Amino acid sequence: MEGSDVAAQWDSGASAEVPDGETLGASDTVRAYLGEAYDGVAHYAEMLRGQGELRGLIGPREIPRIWERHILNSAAVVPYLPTSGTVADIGSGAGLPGVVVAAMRPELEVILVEPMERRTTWLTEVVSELELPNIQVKRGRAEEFHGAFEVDAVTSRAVAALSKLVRMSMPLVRVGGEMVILKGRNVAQEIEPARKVLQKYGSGTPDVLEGVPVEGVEATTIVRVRRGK
Ligand SMILES: C[S@@+](CC[C@H](N)C(=O)[O-])C[C@H]1O[C@@H](n2cnc3c(N)ncnc32)[C@H](O)[C@@H]1O
Repeated sequence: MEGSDVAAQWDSGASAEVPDGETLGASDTVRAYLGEAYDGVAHYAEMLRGQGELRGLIGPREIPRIWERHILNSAAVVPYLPTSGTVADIGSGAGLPGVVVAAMRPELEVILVEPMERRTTWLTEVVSELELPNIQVKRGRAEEFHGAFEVDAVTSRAVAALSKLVRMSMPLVRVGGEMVILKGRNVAQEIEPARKVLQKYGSGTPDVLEGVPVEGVEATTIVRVRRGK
């Protein structure tokens, strides 16, 4: 996740009521929201805070807002995922949202797909440090895995415009499964250009939903679309 790439998809600046990253991450609200996943997710946030910039995973501006912009933003996708089966996170980068999903839903198998070696090295370290047996890291572009595996749902965040994402991700989704992606507020503009490729997979108009992980934290736009054929 390059800070500038991610920032381009979200409006800049945290909402006024949101406490700074550390206060938010340690708050009772966030602890209650994450429940048993809290310790693992907090450990991951600390790893990102400590090494994320140095290892080119996160921009310096992101450090104070890791919880709000990245961890909780990623967590917002979880209620829209299946409760069992396999999910692939395409272009996982630093592990967002895939690592957060795997920590919050230990019953899901999560495949992190990422082409860059230094990022897959980081992801492998995170998996071992957090002891998350439900994650597999696969190095490569999503397109390289077409025909190699199929999952119940794919997630992705800050990877590509919708039409390109559908082309790269839908072949990895089983018929009847879903793409559930985190997007910026302007996603409505991406729907029309994606219509033709969506038709190819028997998919209708995507649902655009608002995910609010924790009260007071900015809502996240989530786009959900089913593969029909
Ligand atoms: C801006 S980063 C976002 C990373 C992470 N999802 C996040 O939200 O922080 C985009 C990531 O997508 C990866 N990527 C680019 N093209 C890809 C492809 N065809 N298949 C899988 N991943 C890809 C990049 O290597 C990069 O790590």
